[in-house]
Amino acid sequence: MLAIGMMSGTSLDGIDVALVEISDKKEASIRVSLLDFVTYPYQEKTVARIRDAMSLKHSNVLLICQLNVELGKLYGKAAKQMMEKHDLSGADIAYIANHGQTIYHDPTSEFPSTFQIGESAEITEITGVKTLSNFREADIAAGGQGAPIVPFTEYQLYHSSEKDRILVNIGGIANLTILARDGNLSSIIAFDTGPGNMMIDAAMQKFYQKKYDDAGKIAASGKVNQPLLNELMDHPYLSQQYPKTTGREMFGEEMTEALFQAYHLLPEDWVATFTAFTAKSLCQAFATFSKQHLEVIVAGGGAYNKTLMDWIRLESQCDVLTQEALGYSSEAKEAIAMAVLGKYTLEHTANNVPSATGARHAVILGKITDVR
Ligand SMILES: Nc1ncnc2c1ncn2[C@@H]1O[C@H](COP(=O)(O)OP(=O)(O)OP(=O)(O)O)[C@@H](O)[C@H]1O
Ligand SMILES: CC(=O)N[C@H]1[C@@H]2OC[C@@H](O2)[C@@H](O)[C@@H]1O[C@H](C)C(=O)O
Repeated sequence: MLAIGMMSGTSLDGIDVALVEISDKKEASIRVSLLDFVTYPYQEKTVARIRDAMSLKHSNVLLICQLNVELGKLYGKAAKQMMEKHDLSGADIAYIANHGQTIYHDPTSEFPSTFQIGESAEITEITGVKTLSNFREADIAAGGQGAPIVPFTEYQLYHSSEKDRILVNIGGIANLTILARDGNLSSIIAFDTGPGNMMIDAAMQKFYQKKYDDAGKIAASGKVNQPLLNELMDHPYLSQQYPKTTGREMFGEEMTEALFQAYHLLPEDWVATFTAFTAKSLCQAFATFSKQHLEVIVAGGGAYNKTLMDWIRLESQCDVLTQEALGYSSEAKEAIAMAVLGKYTLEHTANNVPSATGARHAVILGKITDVR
């Protein structure tokens, strides 16, 4: 069957849309092939509204109320464009699985919560396709952090009985999933390691008015500021035990702005130091894991940052591949994962990983907005 998976992550770059063919019977292992992938960038004004909605200082309930519908319409249009590109109608697509935009992630407070917006009813109205959404709430209700949710799909698609695999995603935030070759779904270790591109992008925006450090060229031209890197590596999040997940609330504008006030560095040195922080915090998270039989596979936009990848190789002393080396796509991975999660939701099959999220038990993630 054909399905569409959509991801709009913490980097706020846009809407990733994957058109996939997915095995339609319950089988021992799910098969999925990517037919097409497009990123529809958010316009500047949309990014500004999402940033405001996320900010405890600037957010307000009217903004969130409207943005939920505004994003729902954008997601609907993005899916529809993909369908039109392939001459597909609503009846040709089994379902759309949409992550939505995380507006706030607060998994450890008195009322653990996480909030993804982008109204599903709008998506279904525009496309005529059943939409699956809200993939995090059931796990939160079961005492988990509601993240990470991708490890379930990584186990289905990447588990190997010959190699230990560490799957890394470097988006706005960086996360990893450890798939031991003798492990199973319930022994998965997965957590966010800290910032991915988020702080690098903030420095690029501030000093170069660019969205990101293309291929890591600026980082390569800068010098890592050791005192700042030491301070960053002392961040309490890094020494927390998993389950742990984080977001823009911790490593976003508030943190980078405070650093820009406190330190005076050359622009390229900011970019180099934040790049080193991402590499070092990521590698520290698996430093004690045995390197024999180990394969580290990186996905997310950060895989295209050559300097970051070089520094991860240097710091970890591991074989570090990208999804492309396995014949997959670094940028499409999370959107494909949404489609895979959606398949299990439709089949009423539990699809969280309690060992990763901290949930008390397995649950079926997601809600369904159906067509007539
Ligand atoms: N050519 C490139 N060179 C360097 N960095 C790049 C390049 N292309 C993309 N990136 C980085 O990747 C980011 C987007 O990554 P991605 O789409 O994986 O993030 P996301 O899905 O929004 O985040 P998350 O996975 O944390 O939710 C950009 O913001 C940019 O920093
Ligand atoms: C709450 C939230 O949106 N978390 C995202 C974010 O982006 C990366 C990292 O932080 C990860 O925990 C998660 O996304 C992926 C898709 C996940 O849940 O597996």
